[in-house]
Amino acid sequence: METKPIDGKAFAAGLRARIAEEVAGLKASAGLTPGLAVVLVGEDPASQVYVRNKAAQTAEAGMASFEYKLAADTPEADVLALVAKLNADPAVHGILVQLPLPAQIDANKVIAAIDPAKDVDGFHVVNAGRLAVGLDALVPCTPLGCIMLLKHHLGSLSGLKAVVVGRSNIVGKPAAQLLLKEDCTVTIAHSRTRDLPAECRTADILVAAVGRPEMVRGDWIKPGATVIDVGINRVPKDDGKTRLVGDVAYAEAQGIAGLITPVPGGVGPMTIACLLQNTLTAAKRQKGLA
Ligand SMILES: NC(=O)C1=CN([C@@H]2O[C@H](COP(=O)(O)OP(=O)(O)OC[C@H]3O[C@@H](n4cnc5c(N)ncnc54)[C@H](OP(=O)(O)O)[C@@H]3O)[C@@H](O)[C@H]2O)C=CC1
Ligand SMILES: Nc1nc(=O)c2c([nH]1)NC[C@@H]1CN(c3ccc(C(=O)N[C@@H](CCC(=O)O)C(=O)O)cc3)C=[N+]21
Repeated sequence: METKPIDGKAFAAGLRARIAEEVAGLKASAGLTPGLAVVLVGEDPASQVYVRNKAAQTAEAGMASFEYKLAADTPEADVLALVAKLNADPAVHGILVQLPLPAQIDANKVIAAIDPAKDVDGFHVVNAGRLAVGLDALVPCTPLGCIMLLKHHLGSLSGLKAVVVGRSNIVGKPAAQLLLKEDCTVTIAHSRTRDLPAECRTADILVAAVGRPEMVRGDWIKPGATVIDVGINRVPKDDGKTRLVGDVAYAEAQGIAGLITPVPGGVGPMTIACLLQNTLTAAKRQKGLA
């Protein structure tokens, strides 16, 4: 069987272009410029790359971008005070606090402090709860991007068997919620799952969000299945540099999977495009335009 790659990079570029058009329209018709604030605490090099990419793509979409880089030893109270300031700022429609946070800061406290209407990560319990009960919510960007790619390539997901490996609040759990909303039959697997390969082999849609390089082997994949690889793992190369690999052994999946997202160029670019989409949605809702 021929395995086709899912081009998340191209799909994300198209989505960003549609968002830019809508932003231009909102500026002209309502004088509204959506604004996204990104807070980075500490010097984590990978996080700095994401923050830089996000800022550039936010500006390209015609949105206002506000960046806050705080020292790694910033006290929790200072981060909470910044969040309160951003909550009150009418030019800021979306707030993202980059995770993970340094050990002295309780991430749950910081997330709880964000106005749910500005929570473009969709991590606040209000948004997680709204998603769980089927109300309009700001939905976590990475799972939202996964569902967009799946619907674009498969059409209806109704009745398909989905297995999500990973149960984090950021990826696994909301991905499972969204697949359920699309009428999939959903299994959530994790580190205590018995016979993970056998569970994975039942999946028409296999979502890997584990953070273990190439853990999902070729023979864990049902022939013809659609594989969504969320993992972003940096592994050393022979020349001393590093390269990115996903949670799925991409080469082994060739000839078995029907469709698969590559790493890089799959889910990652969709995450940023969906962040811009959520910022646009949040801005419109705050202005009573959606
Ligand atoms: N592409 C993108 O835009 C994004 C990519 N990522 C990437 O996705 C991956 C997952 O991220 P995140 O959800 O935040 O990670 P977490 O570390 O929060 O969660 C990992 C999950 O994987 C499970 N797990 C760990 N080891 C195994 C194992 N051996 N077998 C089965 N399950 C296992 C854990 O199970 P348990 O709960 O039992 O411990 C946990 O539920 C990472 O590589 C991350 O970098 C993350 C966000 C965005
Ligand atoms: N509050 C918060 N929200 C997040 O959404 C969040 C976070 N914290 N912490 C870190 C993770 C990780 N994450 C990624 C986003 C984009 C790419 C991305 O653009 N990847 C590209 C390029 C990667 C590269 O080449 O460096 C790709 O996969 O093709 C990857 C990973 C968001 N996260």
